[in-house]
Amino acid sequence: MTELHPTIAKVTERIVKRSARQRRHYLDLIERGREAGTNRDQLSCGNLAHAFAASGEDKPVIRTGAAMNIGIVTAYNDMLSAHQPYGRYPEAIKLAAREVGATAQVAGGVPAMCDGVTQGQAGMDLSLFSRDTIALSTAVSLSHAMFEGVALLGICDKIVPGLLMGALRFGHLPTILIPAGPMPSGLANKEKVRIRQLYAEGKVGKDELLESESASYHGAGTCTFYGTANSNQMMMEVMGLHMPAAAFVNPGTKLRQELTRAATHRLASIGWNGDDYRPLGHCVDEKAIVNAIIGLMATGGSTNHAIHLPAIARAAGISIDWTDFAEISDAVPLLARVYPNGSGDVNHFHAAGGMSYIIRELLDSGLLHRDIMTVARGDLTDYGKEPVLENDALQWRDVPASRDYNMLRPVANPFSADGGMKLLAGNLGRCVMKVSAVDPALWTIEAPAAVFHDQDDVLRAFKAGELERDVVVVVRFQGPKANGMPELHKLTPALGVLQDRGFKVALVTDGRMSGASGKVPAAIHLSPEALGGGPIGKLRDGDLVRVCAQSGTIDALVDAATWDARDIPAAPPPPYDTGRELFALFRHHSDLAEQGASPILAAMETEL
Ligand SMILES: O=C(O)[C@H](O)[C@@H](O)[C@H](O)[C@H](O)COP(=O)(O)O
Ligand code: SF4
Repeated sequence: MTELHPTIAKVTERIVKRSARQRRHYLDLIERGREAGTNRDQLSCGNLAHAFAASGEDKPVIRTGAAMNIGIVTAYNDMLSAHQPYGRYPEAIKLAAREVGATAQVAGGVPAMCDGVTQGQAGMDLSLFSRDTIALSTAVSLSHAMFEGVALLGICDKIVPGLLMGALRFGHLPTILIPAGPMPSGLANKEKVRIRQLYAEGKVGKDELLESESASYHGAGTCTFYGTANSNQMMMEVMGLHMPAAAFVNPGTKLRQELTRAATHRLASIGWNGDDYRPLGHCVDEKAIVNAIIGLMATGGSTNHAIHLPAIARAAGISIDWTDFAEISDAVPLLARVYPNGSGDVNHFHAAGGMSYIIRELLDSGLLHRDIMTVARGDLTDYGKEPVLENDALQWRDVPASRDYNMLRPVANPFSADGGMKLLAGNLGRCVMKVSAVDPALWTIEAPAAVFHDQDDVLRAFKAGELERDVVVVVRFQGPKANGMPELHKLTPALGVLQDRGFKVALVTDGRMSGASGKVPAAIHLSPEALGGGPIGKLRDGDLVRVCAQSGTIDALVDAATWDARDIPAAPPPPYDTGRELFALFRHHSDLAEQGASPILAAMETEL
């Protein structure tokens, strides 16, 4: 067995030590939950009758309380192409549960926002906090205390983090995430972006742009770029919370159907009364969280997880920070190039060997914790194999080599020696920059700042030709306390045009970018944010700003006396439409991006 890489061991040990008190608090919660929360004796006859009144043919079994009743928490809606297939999952899960003498009921639904629908719109200001709303909705669903197991139906950006944050508070229950898979490949992502840049330059019209977008996003399933949604799927694999390698099998296929059936059967056999009890709160431990960070680095995953993973970890009593991310990034090689880090999409990635290949390669090199509690039969070894149907029966087989060296490489010959997620720090604060999709010649940008308080003003300046130069575009008052920390992905085509024209361009913001953003160097999640006094608020047009991913620094090159004498300008008024005013509570209580930007966890921990 290969020795664990010393950096992985060191960072894991540091996280265990840092988390000891709150993790002990959390594990005590699980123990209490197991004693009190894993049977329905505590419910009154009235409670029980209400719960199984409409359960139809399952009523006799539910009434006895003798078998596992699975609580389904579903994020189904028709807005997310990724979640549209979930409409029929509850029936399939109920059928599969009956096959093994168990039952299933929909415990509740959670809202799910499609960032693709809200990108560049007012709704995007609700995106990050929809994660905590999902966590609260998951808790409401599971608070019915009728369940001995949980099936979570969610895939996209904030939905998996929110479902996990909520379900972890019921961590005494065995829990499986059941994915639905990516849509088949449509128009290539690079071609989609080419048309977008032509539109940004006024060279094609809206009809051609809509035609191109519709050819890319054309059916049911997750979008095929490697953004936050597909990074979620990757993380669930390296944390062992899916059936092995279930992530990237397309919807509507027999293999997908069999994986959903197998997940339900598996859930019924890891319950509290069996000899293979696998509660969620024991599956999600420090090693599983470190595995998720490793997976992000090995595959060039979404920067959004520099915010979501700290929140998921805190919900399990575990504390991680961006220094952990940066040290792991330095030790873990980049093994996959999936758009925006390459030209192929997640379907090509899966066909090349996908997560099975990645996990086996990392395990064989001592770059993943093998000994974690997964939902499968064994440890993480099971996840280094890929699912196939042989005579209609579900099997898992080895993936000995990459089937496409342009997409997937071994640890012995990676695309780059490190994972490409850099921590930058300096007199502007702390932030992250993903460089796996950025030309190394552009990892250091030193240029005059152009300062904005709104991404639409950036686009107006671009269209007016005011940015045709080397420039550090600064967009501030975009943090969680200011306006909910939207993604500023709408800037990507315009900044890409400036870069293609040969200008040295970088973005600096206390906001976020999409996991699908790529080639322009972007120093994001800058903390502390402008609202409340973060130094990004001191920047003025023309200040020289230096962003350097090589040295891990981000500085305003302004003399100290001038800098210290500056004040922070007044913040724009808080958002007030599209329901954004309802989230003022969340903005007021959110904590730092590096801690997860979570109003609900910040409030919860003050009571510990
Ligand atoms: O973090 C992410 O992965 C993004 O939020 C993604 O989910 C979002 O939908 C993008 O906006 C899609 O990309 P386009 O907007 O380029 O279609
Ligand atoms: S990947 Fe993004 S755009 Fe695609 S369905 Fe999910 S949230 Fe929407």
